[in-house]
Amino acid sequence: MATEPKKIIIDTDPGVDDAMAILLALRSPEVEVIGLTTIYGNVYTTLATRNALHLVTKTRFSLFVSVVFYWFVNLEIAGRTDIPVAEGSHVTITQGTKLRIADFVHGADGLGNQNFHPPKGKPIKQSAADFIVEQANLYPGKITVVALGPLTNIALAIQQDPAFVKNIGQIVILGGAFAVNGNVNPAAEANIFGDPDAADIVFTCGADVVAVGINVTHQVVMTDADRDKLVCSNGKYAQYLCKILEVYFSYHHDAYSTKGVYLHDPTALLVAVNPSLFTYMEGVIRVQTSGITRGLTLLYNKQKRFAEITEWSDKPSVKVAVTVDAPAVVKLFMDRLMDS
Ligand SMILES: O=c1[nH]cnc2c1ncn2[C@@H]1O[C@H](CO)[C@@H](O)[C@H]1O
Repeated sequence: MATEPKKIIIDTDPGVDDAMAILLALRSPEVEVIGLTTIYGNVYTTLATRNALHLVTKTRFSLFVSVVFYWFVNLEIAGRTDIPVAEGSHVTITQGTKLRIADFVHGADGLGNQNFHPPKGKPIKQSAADFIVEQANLYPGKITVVALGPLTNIALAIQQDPAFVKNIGQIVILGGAFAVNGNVNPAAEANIFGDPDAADIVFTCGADVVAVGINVTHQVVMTDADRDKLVCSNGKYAQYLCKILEVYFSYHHDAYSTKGVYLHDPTALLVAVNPSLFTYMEGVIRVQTSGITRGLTLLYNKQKRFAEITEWSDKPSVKVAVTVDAPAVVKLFMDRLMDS
């Protein structure tokens, strides 16, 4: 008997690699995207919502213009108006308004400075946290949240509903830098740095949590040659991605001197699609919430019993990805987008 696709909610701050992950999810029969929730990070939340709607729906044009220009401007990205988009928090869990926005990685519009037309769709009335809580209640144990940005919405869901931790199936987190340098500064990875207090709440909440840090995603590189292959393919999503990739590629060339880009968000998405592409270890993660190492993720691997009670004692364990079959991840990503 065919297994039912896993229901996933993607919490996202699109974002070029978010766009990659969302389109990959839509091409993955193992999962069913039941909603997108938005958050600040790569862009502010308002723009994240607009970009999420742009990715799943159509742009605002008259039928006539759409028909005439369809092939030139590729108006329709996914045409999935059935997927609800719920807008998330505009501030951190501590009501902080000084947000770190990574537009220099993704372009001012978050999607490679393409300045797409406004999307036709509208977000639903529910907030991101309300939507996540509602779905977890509707399908206890069956929903996976794939969190691709700062963790504010997920922390709000935890605070809002005492049953959420029990009801949510799994939370896959793209975030953290486990025993390696961060990408905001030597201590912190961008998503955790975005809301360290929220991250600490989520990592210690007791749900089934899997963290995929940049120690893993930095092994997964889409090369310039891969990009050329996408350009040459007829895949609809491949063609779309090639349009938005330029800024992301040039940022990586400048910042890392790599001949390619890191596939952060698509890699994390694939934990929900095919967890066997990774190996994991278990331990307790705490997040530094102040000082010069704010946003640092520190995993206690339980190999030593400390004499004293520590801030890690009696906290629930989570899974952390430690290795990845990087060639298989890149191949799956390429194949599914070229065949779209
Ligand atoms: O150098 C960077 N600074 C800030 N954000 C980044 C950088 N590189 C990638 N990302 C974004 O943050 C997440 C991974 O940490 C990814 O979602 C990526 O889009």
